[in-house]
Amino acid sequence: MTVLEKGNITIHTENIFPIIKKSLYSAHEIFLRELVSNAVDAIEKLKMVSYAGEFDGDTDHPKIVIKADKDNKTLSISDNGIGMTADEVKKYINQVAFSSAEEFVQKYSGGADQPIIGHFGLGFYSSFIVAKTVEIDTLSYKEGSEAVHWICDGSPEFELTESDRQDVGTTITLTLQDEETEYLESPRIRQLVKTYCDFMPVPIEFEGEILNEQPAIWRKSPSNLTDEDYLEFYRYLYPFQEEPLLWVHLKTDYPFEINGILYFPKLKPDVDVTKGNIKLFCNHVFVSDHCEEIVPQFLMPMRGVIDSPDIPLNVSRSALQVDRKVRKIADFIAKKVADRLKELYKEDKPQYLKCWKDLGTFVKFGYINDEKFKKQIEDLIIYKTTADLSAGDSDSANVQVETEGDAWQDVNADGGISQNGESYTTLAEYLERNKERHENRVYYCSDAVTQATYVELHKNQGLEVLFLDSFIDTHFISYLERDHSDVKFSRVDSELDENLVSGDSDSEIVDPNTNKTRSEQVKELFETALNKPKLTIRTESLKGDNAQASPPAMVLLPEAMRRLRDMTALLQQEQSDFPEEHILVVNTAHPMIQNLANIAQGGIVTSEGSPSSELANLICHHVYDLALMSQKGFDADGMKQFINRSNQVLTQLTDAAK
Ligand SMILES: Nc1ncnc2c1ncn2[C@@H]1O[C@H](COP(=O)(O)OP(=O)(O)OP(=O)(O)O)[C@@H](O)[C@H]1O
Repeated sequence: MTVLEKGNITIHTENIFPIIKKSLYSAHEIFLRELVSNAVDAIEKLKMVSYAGEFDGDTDHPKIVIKADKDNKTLSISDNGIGMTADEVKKYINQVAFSSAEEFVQKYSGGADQPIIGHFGLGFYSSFIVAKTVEIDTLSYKEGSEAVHWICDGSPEFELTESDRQDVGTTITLTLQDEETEYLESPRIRQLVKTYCDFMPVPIEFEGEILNEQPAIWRKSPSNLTDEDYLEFYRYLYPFQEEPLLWVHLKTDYPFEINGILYFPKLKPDVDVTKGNIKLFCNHVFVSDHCEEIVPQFLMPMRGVIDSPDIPLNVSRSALQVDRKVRKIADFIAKKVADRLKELYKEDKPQYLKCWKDLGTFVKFGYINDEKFKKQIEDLIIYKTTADLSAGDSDSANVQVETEGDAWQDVNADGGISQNGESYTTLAEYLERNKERHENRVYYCSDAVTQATYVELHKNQGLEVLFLDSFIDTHFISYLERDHSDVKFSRVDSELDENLVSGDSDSEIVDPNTNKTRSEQVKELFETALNKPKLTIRTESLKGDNAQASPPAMVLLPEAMRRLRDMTALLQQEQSDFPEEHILVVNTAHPMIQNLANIAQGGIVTSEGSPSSELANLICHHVYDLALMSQKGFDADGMKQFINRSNQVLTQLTDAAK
């Protein structure tokens, strides 16, 4: 064997490799990704040379072959790519590859506290992370080239000799360090190829089998892809999951290159929205499962792939977050998502509504967090409403039933979308529809169950109520108010405005015996019976055609006070307790309250009072409990008292009827 050259690799540090190894402790496995991507590059380069007419050999059967030899502890990666001449080995391997080593060490010997997103740019010398000796056997495509063999044991010394290789291409052979022999195990190799190289555009063979199968469909043009292609790809990436709601194909070359497909999955309540599920690639090569820095936070629940050579991968995560290009990429992604939502809203309202139920929260989160995104989607935010915005003829209602909810009565004159008896509207449409009745005022409900009575009351008065009942809405409303400073948002249980109470009524007539009005008597009755200094008792006569249908009493939580409490609770991450200070509105128009006043007539209820005043006392408690019940549940003690009292009331009533 003729030694062509012996020499020193030009680096200043005597033995750089232990340092590389240490600084990459957690990511030894990436060496395979680096070597296979070099092989892919070499194959692509040979194709380009062939197109240019400089090579007339076979480029139609590109292939990378991985071989493990347990006896000799060697792992080799062969390609039929461009190959290297002796000069190129000297230039690219000895100088170029190693020249940045020093810089690398300076940058990364800091260690694990600065996690590097992809450990990219390590290239060839990452093989020394796991190998004690690295050999290159290569023959260049160039006519007249001679095959060469290069060997290096991790010290800065190398040896270059002739080789008897016959085929154009390169084989890199690693003799693994004793503690790295896991990379000779078949399952480990298969797993690594699947993880990192699955979408590489060249077949990768191992043990006679091609391990990578999927074409990187995100690099194709959307016009060449069908819905089924997108869905199939999703199923491949996330097997055994529900179908995604919608997807966005990212594709641009300028001012940065980015390809990718992002899917909005159907969200599960237990989804961890802080943890990303998007796979980051760089030119087909898998880099990381974490894209937190690149994708705007409110889009974190999205899944799919982002492939961009423009994301700097060899910097720390914190540096990445402030990188201008990365910020632009994040904006681009947000805009694409907004465009997709806009398109869906315009073109396919049924699908939009279906998605909205899952995505609404995240769109609102985006509204709160990203000014630009807000501007793009503010007109697309819809709210469930008590108004019936369906066209309303019975024929189409029948059609809806028959098609199990996929038939639609589209936008009616008042705007909005309606499906299966549920209507949705935008804020602008709501304000427009109600401007004559209550200009710039929005009635909303934040919990359809506990506020059902109040919603009913509004509905009965023909007042439209919007549902703002997702967990983000408390926060979201304050942003809405900031952006619509002329609009007042009142929760249905916060106050009873003039739309709900009738002004003058019989209750205001003064009783000559007591010199008090009926409503004053009722108020006093409740105050004495309940004896709660922090509770404010108010009497109102609630409007309604049927006095019995409206509630006898309601608990109100003034908007400003309630919000303050909600906010504090949100910040402290706990449920807000039901405040002791609240208002009990007693409906003097209700027949039961009128009866109650009659029962108690003749005296203020006292503990030793007459049987009828005792009953009145019990009923006051009961009315209060019933009003409270629609706002909050009972604790054990409250429940016991409530049941005891119910039994007492019923006993007294049955006694009276005997
Ligand atoms: N399998 C191969 N076939 C032909 N040339 C190769 C092969 N592997 C490496 N080279 C040459 O060696 C050079 C250095 O490789 P190295 O992997 O260190 O850096 P790179 O591929 O240029 O960039 P990166 O650091 O991003 O991988 C390559 O640019 C290429 O010219």
